[in-house]
Amino acid sequence: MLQAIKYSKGKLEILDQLQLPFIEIFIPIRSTEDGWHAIKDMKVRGAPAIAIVAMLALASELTSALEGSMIPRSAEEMCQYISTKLAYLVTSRPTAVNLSDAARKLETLVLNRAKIAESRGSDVAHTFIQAAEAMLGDDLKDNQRIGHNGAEWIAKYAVKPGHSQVAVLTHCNTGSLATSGYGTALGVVRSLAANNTLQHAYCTETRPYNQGSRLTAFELVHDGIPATLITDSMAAALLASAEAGVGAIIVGADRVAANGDTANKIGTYALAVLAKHHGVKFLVAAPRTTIDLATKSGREIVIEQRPASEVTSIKGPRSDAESIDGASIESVQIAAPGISVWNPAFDITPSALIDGIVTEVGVVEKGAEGQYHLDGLFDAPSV
Ligand SMILES: CSC[C@H]1O[C@H](OP(=O)(O)O)[C@H](O)[C@@H]1O
Repeated sequence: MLQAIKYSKGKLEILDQLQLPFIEIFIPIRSTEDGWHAIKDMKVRGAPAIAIVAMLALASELTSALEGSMIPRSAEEMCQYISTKLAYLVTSRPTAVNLSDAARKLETLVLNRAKIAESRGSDVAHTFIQAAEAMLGDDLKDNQRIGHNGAEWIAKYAVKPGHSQVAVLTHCNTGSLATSGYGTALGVVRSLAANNTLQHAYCTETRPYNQGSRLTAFELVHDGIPATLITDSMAAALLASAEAGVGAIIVGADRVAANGDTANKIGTYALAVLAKHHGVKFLVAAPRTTIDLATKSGREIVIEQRPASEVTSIKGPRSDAESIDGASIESVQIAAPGISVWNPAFDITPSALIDGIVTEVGVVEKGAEGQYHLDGLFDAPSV
């Protein structure tokens, strides 16, 4: 399985996703500063992956400090050290809730550990490291369950009568390159393919970072899943095409508000409007770590604004390059110099346009009154 994150006993490496799909290179993350910059620069991206890399970056830093016995000796001082580092890490990208959710949970864990009599700084550090390491396996299990639950729902509600397969469209990258493995929305595509329910997968290029053409296409080709890349502007024509027969759109999420409004990659809202117009099911796939009950609606979600250069330039290997390496990758300008640019990384899809929210504990649909009730998800035991 494709991996964006490699970690073993305090040694963290990430696949530099700015180089994909042309160059597969893992780079070391040795500190929280390395982690912050890798997330900010989107060398690693994807709501779950961001949280995991941030926590493991701090775990790696603590592991090195423990080996060098360079850590605060008292439990209280260690808690303060960890809290300061977590507060720094969460400033890297604001929209995805997974990072701040993980920071809050692990900070609570270490504060509780420090309350045990005779605790030392090293005891608190080990507690943090173990919890951070557990995130990798937990996320993978969640994704496999999301895949199963989403594929089951699509087979039941999006496959036309008399058919056994369905074509689906996905946006951005929500696969192994956005998580610890398998993926969320792309995990559902993987499960549909494994169940022989997938007729065809369509992926949008997802301008301007091109998560679709660079990352999702890379994953679908890697897995041998029948897939076609379209530009973002082709989505309406695709949904209007009886030949394509798209029956469902499945996307990921960066933050799902308590009422089901969802922040996701820019362009998601447009796809939800198209789905409603064409009578196509629209699903959001996300682990419960992406659901933020403290945020009441999409209006409260901060949307990250990214640099203009991501819109006005594009990177790739030179067409005359005999071999593809770092030297052959060039950036070219594709917009008129002097034009101003608006580059929000995400948009908000109102819950009214979402037919279901696929999680590791099941698919939530709106109640009879047309509202989502997501708090019940947290009473459910993790299956
Ligand atoms: C399972 S990834 C969720 C989410 O993250 C992506 O954003 P980015 O590539 O900017 O980190 C995209 O919105 C995915 O749907």
